Amino acid sequence: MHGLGNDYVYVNCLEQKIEHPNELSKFISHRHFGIGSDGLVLICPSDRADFQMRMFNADGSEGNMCGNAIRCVGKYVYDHQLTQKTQLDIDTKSGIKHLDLTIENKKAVFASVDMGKADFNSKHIPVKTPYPEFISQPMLVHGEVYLITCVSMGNPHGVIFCNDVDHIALEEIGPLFENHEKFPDRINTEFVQVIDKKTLKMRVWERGSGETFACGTGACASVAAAVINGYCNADEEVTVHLKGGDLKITYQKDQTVIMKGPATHVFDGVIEVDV
Ligand SMILES: N[C@H](CCC[C@H](N)C(=O)O)C(=O)O
Repeated sequence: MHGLGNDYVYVNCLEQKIEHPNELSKFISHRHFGIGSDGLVLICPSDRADFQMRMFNADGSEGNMCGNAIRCVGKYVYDHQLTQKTQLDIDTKSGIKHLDLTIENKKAVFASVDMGKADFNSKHIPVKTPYPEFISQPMLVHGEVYLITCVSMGNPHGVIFCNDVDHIALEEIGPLFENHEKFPDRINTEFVQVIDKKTLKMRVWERGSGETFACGTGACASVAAAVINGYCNADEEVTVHLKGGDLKITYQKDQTVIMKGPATHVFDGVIEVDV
């Protein structure tokens, strides 16, 4: 399944356990020697929510939260009749998230997700700085000064506003930010062009997966950063244009972020691997 082209292989782990998910993700994500995906998502039982989601990037690293994947988890459990509920709580490494599914022809096609609060506290991101927050701060990367706003959506993000997002050399500078010594846990980096007060255009270099067609937590981080930097308004829905399509994001005055977007099935299969 995918969320706007941010594709993962989803494994139903309600009755089976994957022993080496990090290794499995590296293997199946490979576009030529595996299935080809941005990573792996496990749908597991939970004793504190309806289900648990664990997500792994293409490099095998485990992420704390994935916005596009959680919409697809909701789709999976509804479409496979593992639940009849259209309001679901999904446990993640960054806490329990609440989903509202939209059903069409007995299939979940869209979800609104309470993504929790955007967190600008430097220690929680984390970003190495003496400042309590890292908002529109300069970083010298590859000979150029970038103003970056760091925010956590349960996973770390660095948001950089620019004039022409289409011509950013993402392959070149994405890894330099991802692996910069300022970010002890690495970082997802979003380059954002402000179209108007209710419209952003975003590209992303994801920690552990590289450039993806969309990033749900990244879109949330971008709108939160846009509000903090005065480009957008709190409590107003912002359309975020991504390579794979649009997400609708609202950053509320209490810093809670609501994300709305599609979830799309591609194919079902059986994976037999010796990992
Ligand atoms: N690469 C991210 C996880 C996936 C996030 C993204 N695909 C989303 O939709 O939020 C990380 O390591 O924090």
